[in-house]
Amino acid sequence: MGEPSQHDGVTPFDYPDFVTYLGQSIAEMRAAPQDAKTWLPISKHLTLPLRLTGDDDHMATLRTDDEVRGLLAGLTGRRAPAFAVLCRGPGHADVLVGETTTAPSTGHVPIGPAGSVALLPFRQLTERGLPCRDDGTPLRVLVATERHLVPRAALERVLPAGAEVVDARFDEDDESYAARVREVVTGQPGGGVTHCLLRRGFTARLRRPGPASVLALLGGLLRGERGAYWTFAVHEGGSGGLALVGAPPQGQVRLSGGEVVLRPTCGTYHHPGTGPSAEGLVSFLRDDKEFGELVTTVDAELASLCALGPAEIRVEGPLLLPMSRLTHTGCVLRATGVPDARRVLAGTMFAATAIGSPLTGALRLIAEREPDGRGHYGGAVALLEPDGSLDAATLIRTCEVEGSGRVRVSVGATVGAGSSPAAETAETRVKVDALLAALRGSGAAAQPAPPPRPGVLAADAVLDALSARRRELASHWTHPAPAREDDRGPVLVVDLGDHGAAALAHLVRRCGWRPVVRTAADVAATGLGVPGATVLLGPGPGHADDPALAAVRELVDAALRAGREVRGVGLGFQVLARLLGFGVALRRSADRSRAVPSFGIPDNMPLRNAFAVTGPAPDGVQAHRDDVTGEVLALRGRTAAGVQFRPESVAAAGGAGVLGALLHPAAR
Ligand SMILES: C=C(O[C@@H]1C=C(C(=O)O)C=C[C@H]1O)C(=O)O
Ligand SMILES: NC(=O)CC[C@H](N)C(=O)O
Repeated sequence: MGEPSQHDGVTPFDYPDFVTYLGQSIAEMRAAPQDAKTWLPISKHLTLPLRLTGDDDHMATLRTDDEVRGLLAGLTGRRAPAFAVLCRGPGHADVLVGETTTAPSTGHVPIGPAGSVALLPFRQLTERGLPCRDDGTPLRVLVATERHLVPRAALERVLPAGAEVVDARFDEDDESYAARVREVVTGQPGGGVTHCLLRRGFTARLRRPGPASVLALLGGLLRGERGAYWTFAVHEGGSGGLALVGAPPQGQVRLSGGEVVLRPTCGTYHHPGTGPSAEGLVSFLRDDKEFGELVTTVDAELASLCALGPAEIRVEGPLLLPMSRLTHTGCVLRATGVPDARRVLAGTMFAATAIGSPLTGALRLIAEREPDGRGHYGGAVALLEPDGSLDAATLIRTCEVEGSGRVRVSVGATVGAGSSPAAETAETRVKVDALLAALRGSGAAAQPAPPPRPGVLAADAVLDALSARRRELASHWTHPAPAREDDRGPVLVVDLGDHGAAALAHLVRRCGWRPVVRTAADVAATGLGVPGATVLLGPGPGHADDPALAAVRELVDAALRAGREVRGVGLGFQVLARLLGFGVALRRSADRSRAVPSFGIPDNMPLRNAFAVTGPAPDGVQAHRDDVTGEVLALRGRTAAGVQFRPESVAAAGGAGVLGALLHPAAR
């Protein structure tokens, strides 16, 4: 059984696949701890330290192939216990055995003496009060009483490489999925959803149902897929039990040693038949549509993380995540000061890459445009340890195998304003093909694709393109300054929806102010309390004239008349502008703001608004406009000021400076 949290992989480059960490700068690599046990030569100039923590001490339980064979025979025999095989690093796999139960909510997940594995279905989002179709999929928990560490190499030798999967087909043809994508692309503006992920269902059948085939599918994935955060199988036990088998690229959340780590991923490069090329990777990294998907995904996950109230947060990346046939991009978000595993798990439901942004709007679109519930797709599989630590993977690139042998796979591609329905449809096909080829193993016509050659991933041009993207990210997240000691005063941050204020409030604190976050409903009920506080209206979904915001508008109007300092960002900026006498209309074009030098606002701020502030500036208010569309990007009045873009965004390089200046009364 051993100490569960001591062997959780490779640090500091703790992805299963070391090449992932080519996203680090060479200086950062050199600065890695000196006690590294293994050094991996990547190229002439570059050696990566790979520190395998405690592997030797904890490989203990099983060593020989025969011992592993014996263990697996016990899982597939008559007794058919509930089990999980989790490969979370290159060295070993955790095998947990026990019984399956269900839990009413994330807060009630029981933790077994040897840990628990929870399967969180997508409908669990209802716990956060978010709109999603409740298809009744239960929250299953494998409560483990027995645990083994098994060398991954032994599993690969002992398990069959794949199982026979037949009658494989998409639930709907390419044209029909492409038509749904097109509807989302063209129907978006009024809805204000920048990205949305539409599920596409796929079904197949396992020729020989049962736990032995489930393990054979895992064997296929272990050999045929690579670069996954986890490669895993979980079986609920019994002859008719449900199993999940997958190789998801995204780490949902990890909590260990007081640190929370999220690994949002998005953006997809399909490798050509000959494997990824340096030119292909460079054009993928330079593709603004793909990068835009990544940054909105990171922003959404930062918002969830900030809502947990951590002390410190740091963003690393972007990184390349090369898999067998696809390479994705991702970032790593690290936070300290959030100790409770169940709270962390509940608060980070679920990966933005499987939903879209803003969250509530994207979820509404999903409920409207997807014909049925999602089952586990977009949910998470989580390992909860008796010592309070947690590790979880996002349930994508995963198949659900029913006791009858029916196999369900779900995939999706991120749909945004620039999406081509044909390309997104092709992307869903490639994702399923890669999974299926691996699940079927060598029996299928499709052979594993050639591995990415380290020389390609470490090519100067690729590293340069990664560095260029890294420089576009806001330093207030990538290199946060030490927390300021000074207290410049209270700021009442009003959350106008979608938990959008949490990340903004985090940045307000970094700027030396004392944020107090209240929802629009709180404010409507209790007023703009907090004596002496500057009011900062935050971002949010929807239109500034939304009747739901009537009470907030009235209170802010009165506050302005009384000479109180009011600021606005995103939707909050639009609300403020309306009160001052501007108009608000659907936005015309342009993705990024153009220079607004007189406000000290850097160029290229990310605009993600569907609406724009328009019309002539009322008396006593200065308006700063986009020089092409004339739309208002920033304003300043007597005691009011605001900006359209969101200074807290990971894409807002210089955003902290803008927010600091915005909050300061003297800067008006
Ligand atoms: C949601 C899925 O994949 C996610 C979406 C991606 C994209 O749209 O580029 C890339 C990787 C994943 O984070 C899926 O495979 O179903
Ligand atoms: N960034 C935001 O807060 C978006 C504001 C508003 N919902 C819009 O779509 O324009």
